[in-house]
Amino acid sequence: HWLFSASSSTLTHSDAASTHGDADGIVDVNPPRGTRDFPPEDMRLRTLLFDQFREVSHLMAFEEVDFPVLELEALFIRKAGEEITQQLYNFEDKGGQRVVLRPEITPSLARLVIKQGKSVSLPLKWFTIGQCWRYERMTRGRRREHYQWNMDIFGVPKVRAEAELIQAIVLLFQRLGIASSDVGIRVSSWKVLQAVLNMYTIPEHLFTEVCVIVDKLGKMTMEEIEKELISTGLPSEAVQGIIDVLSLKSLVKLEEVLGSGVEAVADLKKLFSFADQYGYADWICFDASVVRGLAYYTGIVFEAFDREGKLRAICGGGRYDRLLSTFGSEDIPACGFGFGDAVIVELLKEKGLLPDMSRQIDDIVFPLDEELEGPASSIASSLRKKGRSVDLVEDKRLKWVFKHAERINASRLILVGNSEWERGMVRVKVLSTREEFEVKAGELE
Ligand SMILES: CC(=O)Nc1cnc2ccccc2c1
Repeated sequence: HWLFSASSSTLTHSDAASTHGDADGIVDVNPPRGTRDFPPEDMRLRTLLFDQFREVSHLMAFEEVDFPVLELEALFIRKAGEEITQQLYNFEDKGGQRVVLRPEITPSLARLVIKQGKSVSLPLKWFTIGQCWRYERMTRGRRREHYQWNMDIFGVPKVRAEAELIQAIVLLFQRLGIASSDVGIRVSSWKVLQAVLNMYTIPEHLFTEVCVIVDKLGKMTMEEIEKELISTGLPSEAVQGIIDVLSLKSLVKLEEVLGSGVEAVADLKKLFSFADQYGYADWICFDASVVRGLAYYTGIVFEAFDREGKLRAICGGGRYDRLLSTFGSEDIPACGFGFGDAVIVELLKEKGLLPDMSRQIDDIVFPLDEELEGPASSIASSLRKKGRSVDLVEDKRLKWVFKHAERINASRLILVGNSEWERGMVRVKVLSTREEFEVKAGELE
């Protein structure tokens, strides 16, 4: 679908436009390709969603952190051919530095953990909501930016950390009114693939390449995957073995194929037993085809999906115990997830769960005559100091003011009129009960 139509709003010709506009003087009112504006109604929905992200993060005792959207390009250069590193929004700045608009959050988190080094005590539980960028050929008309909620735990080597992160995801869905009948969370482990490749004594350097291919599962058919795997030079029985294992949806069968005592199976069994304790067992299922296209995962991986299969992954994450050493630091066990702001909104629309986005203002203060604009301002100011939201309206007909009061769901209309003001009074209309009374201006609250 085309993301934004040409702007319908017409700009009046002004000399400013002629200096900034193009030939016919009108500046392009659309934001750059693949990016979005957030006019008030869209911003209310985004704020509502981000407030939920923050509340869940607080429920899980995570601390908020933030980073520049601009990062050094070197932070994201990785050898495996992941899609995310092939679409870097990169450039050279005026100082000759190779920089990027970050495509993901995790490397920045790792950079800050390393920078904080000895001064922080583990475990660290950090979250952030940040804009991420990719430079896509516009042939696909996809967005080039989105906002991502990230939650990451540093310093917990055991599966308990993944269990905590999955609870955060389930809490978020429940708070938005989404049930386990709408959404599931596929869980697997990078170690499953590792165990299969070890069964066929595949060299380690092929792992990341195989991971990137296998991540295309769901976007490509099995035979296309098979062809790509064969093209990496894997022996055909290894390719068959990978395909067979990736199609598994049962832990029991996985154990039969991989044998007992395999770490992958032990980790997953522990996670599923935690799920019972947390009470979210009906949300998760084992699915060996989950590999998440990021080469730095080293353990359990998971992604949330809509059970109708109409949408792309809603969120995803996993364990990445060896990311810090790729930046030259000693490793700290880590796991986390990213939750984008786009698919979740599509899901809410699908389920008819979009929250009510109407405005709500406490009071409208309206002077009935021009010379009462002063008193109206002092009334508005004293109400605001008492914590009431006030829309001070002027130069409008009373008819417009009543319509406006409805539009912004005002609780009260405070009319400042001559006859009342002479007696130090104002007229108050309670819009819900239509009740109307006079009150001393100084006693208004
Ligand atoms: C559905 C959607 O907007 N996806 C999206 C949009 N922009 C991105 C930018 C960077 C990385 C991933 C991204 C993913």
